[in-house]
Amino acid sequence: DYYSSYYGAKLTSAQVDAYRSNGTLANCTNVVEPCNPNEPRRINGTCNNLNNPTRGATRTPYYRLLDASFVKASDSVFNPRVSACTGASLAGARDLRRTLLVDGRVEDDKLTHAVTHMSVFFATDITNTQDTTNYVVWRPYCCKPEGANDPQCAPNLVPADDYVHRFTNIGCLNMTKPLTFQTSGCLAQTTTPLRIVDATPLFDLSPVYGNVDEPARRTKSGGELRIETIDGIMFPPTSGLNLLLGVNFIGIIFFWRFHNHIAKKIAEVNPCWTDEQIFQTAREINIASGSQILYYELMATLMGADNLIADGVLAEDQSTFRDPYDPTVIPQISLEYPAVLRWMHLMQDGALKFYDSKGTYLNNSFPMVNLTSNINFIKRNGNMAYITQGCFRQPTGKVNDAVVDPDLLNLGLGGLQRSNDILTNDLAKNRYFGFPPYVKYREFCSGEKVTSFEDLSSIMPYWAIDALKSKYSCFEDIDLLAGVWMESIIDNGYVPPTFYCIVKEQLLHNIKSDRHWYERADRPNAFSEGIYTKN
Ligand code: HEM
Repeated sequence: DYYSSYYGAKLTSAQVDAYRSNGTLANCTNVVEPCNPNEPRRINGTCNNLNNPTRGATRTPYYRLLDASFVKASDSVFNPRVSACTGASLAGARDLRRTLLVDGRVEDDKLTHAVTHMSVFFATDITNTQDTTNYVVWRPYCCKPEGANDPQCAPNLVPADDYVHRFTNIGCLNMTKPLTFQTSGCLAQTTTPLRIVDATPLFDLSPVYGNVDEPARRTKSGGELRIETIDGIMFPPTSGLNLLLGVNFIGIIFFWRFHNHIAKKIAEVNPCWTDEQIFQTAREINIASGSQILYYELMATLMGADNLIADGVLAEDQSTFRDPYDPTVIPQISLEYPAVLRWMHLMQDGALKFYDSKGTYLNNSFPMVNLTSNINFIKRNGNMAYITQGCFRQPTGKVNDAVVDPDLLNLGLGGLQRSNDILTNDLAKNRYFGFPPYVKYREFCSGEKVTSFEDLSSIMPYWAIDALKSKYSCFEDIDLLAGVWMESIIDNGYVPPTFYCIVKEQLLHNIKSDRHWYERADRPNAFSEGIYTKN
């Protein structure tokens, strides 16, 4: 059956024909096989919510925590906010970024690269790269004259006195606006732009299993995933598969191999099981392990286990099941969630350092940013083993100091674009998503109204407030991400308070909206109590 990907409703054959004849069938509809309440979690995410079968699939809408804020230049043109007090355009994204964050490498004294490796992996579970492909591949010309005629172009201008680019001839950084239901022809251009989720919006290890069914990932025997072996080391095969192996490679390789490890163990004790039975069970255990690592290890470290227990995200006692499922909560990602996750770019070290098994740094490293296009180097010369050591030995970049790795600020896409400032894009994109000002999110998170710049002194230092004041005419103008960048980190954790608040909302939303959530006893293929408590 065909469903509208935006509205989620089942379509009549006349409606399907109308989509087909205007060429939007693939973009604007989801095809859903009839749901069986007892079947396991589908790879394409459909039928998670039995009343709303498409929700949980790709090409479905984000939801907004707060209503959109755009300036309507005409019926169909939605521009970014302008200053609430002067009516002028806000300072350019690169100008703001270079004022608020500076280039440099400072190491953290507690967190290791495992944190950034796993975080980026779980980020790509719920987002994907279409918006980046748009300016790298489809519209590489936004800084050229032809870009002026393309309404999708939104390049970032570099100030003439830029600390880096005054020494280059680069005055413009290529970028495009987010792809939306409107740009895909699914909704009228007169409606408020809304981005499309291009991944399944639940934590289901989709970087490993795909966002749609891809039988080519499987061996078709013993429930295993295909692998290629190079010098005795197993890797996911990258040729012939629609597998986006990039900066998220550690997570993909880890969970890919873990799937096959689990499958082998299952086959040992269940010699009569079919390939399908073993595959589905191994996938189920792998996803549960991933969710456990994401919630109880990664997020517990970053956000503070006690904080998350108090907010109901983590169970205090995992010795029994819990059932947070609520079918009225729809499987969806908030538009704000991946936007504030980008704050973690502040924590990313640009050098991937190689260590031996004794912990000695081998004086060799690889630029992380080059992994956006090609990860072949990890397959050679035993590099994977050195990087695996680095995963738990190399410190991340320090946060809370406004210092960001120079590669992320100037070479974000490796060789794919001559210069790319990931954090400038982060800020610029947050304007094109139409987020209301930062102080509205402060009110949403704390329940208290912000009435001046000085009110922010309880969550950020004075130098940070001064930096914001130097670029924003009034406190109502501050962009969401600019405010989050400047906040001090919370007690018992490593993240700023507004990051905590928005990420916590999403973590709660996912456990409530996911019928297949692993902590539930009452779901298809639920774990037995014995297996569950062994986690
Ligand atoms: C060196 C490592 C990294 C590189 C090279 C990198 C690169 C990028 C690039 C090029 C973008 C797209 C920017 C744009 O909008 O034009 C992006 C977005 C993003 N990155 Fe990273 N990143 C890295 C590390 C991380 C880490 C550690 C996280 C942790 C959560 C992360 C989370 C995200 C998220 C959530 C987005 C937004 C995705 C979306 O909204 O579709 N990244 N990154």
